[in-house]
Amino acid sequence: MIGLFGGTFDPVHFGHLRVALDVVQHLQLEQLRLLPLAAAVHRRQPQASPEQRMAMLQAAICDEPCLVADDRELKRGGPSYTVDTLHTFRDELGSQAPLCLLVGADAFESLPDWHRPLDILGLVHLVVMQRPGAPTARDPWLREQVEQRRTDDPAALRLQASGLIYFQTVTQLDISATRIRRLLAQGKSPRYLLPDAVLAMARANRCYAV
Ligand SMILES: Nc1ncnc2c1ncn2[C@@H]1O[C@H](COP(=O)(O)OP(=O)(O)OP(=O)(O)O)[C@@H](O)[C@H]1O
Ligand SMILES: O=C(O)c1ccc[n+]([C@@H]2O[C@H](COP(=O)([O-])O)[C@@H](O)[C@H]2O)c1
Repeated sequence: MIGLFGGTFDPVHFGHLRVALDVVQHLQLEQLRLLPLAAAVHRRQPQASPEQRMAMLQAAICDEPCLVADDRELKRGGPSYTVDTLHTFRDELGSQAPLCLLVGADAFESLPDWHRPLDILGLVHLVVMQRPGAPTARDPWLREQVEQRRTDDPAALRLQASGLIYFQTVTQLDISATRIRRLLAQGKSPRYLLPDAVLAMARANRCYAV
């Protein structure tokens, strides 16, 4: 079973990387694809270019074979609707292969505002990476989806192609790309919040300098 993890990755940091590995190991994924978005449909546009974000991501995961950078959203260009991306995976893998989409708890809470959220649930399982005991699904539609689709058995994710929601508690690292960009813009060091190779690339290319 493979997993998909989309993000702005502006830049990728240890918060993304550690939870990615947590899920790979817990669900025994053969591979996890990390997909940098081209144009955000829901937030400010990334500061670093698509090429820079992709290069930083590749540098971050080059020695971890189960993590693979996937540039299909960057190549497609335009607004990166997740549902469009998932259709391209279904075209490649067929309708029967189990497929998991990883989302952070904050991204999951905003799912009702995404483009075609019900279609998304028909295309993949959702793996929600959360804090222990955190409240989930404040939105009534989302709460209903969780009631209908939740499984606590990871083995169930392999028995059908899509449609389930699984909550996984992951390592809590209070790291955000926003903070890293801010530190760099202030001339301060974000070292130890992200891989050294990523930081070196961000500095060399002045991705976040003011
Ligand atoms: N520290 C973290 N721990 C767990 N999940 C995270 C963490 N940071 C980001 N994520 C999740 O990774 C995905 C991609 O996040 P994104 O690339 O926007 O990073 P970010 O650090 O939240 O960026 P920004 O600060 O620019 O909003 C989202 O689903 C988000 O919830
Ligand atoms: O398709 C949508 O409507 C949609 C709306 C909001 C977020 N997403 C996706 O959710 C992922 C996490 O987004 P972000 O902002 O936390 O980096 C990323 O892959 C986005 O493309 C997708």
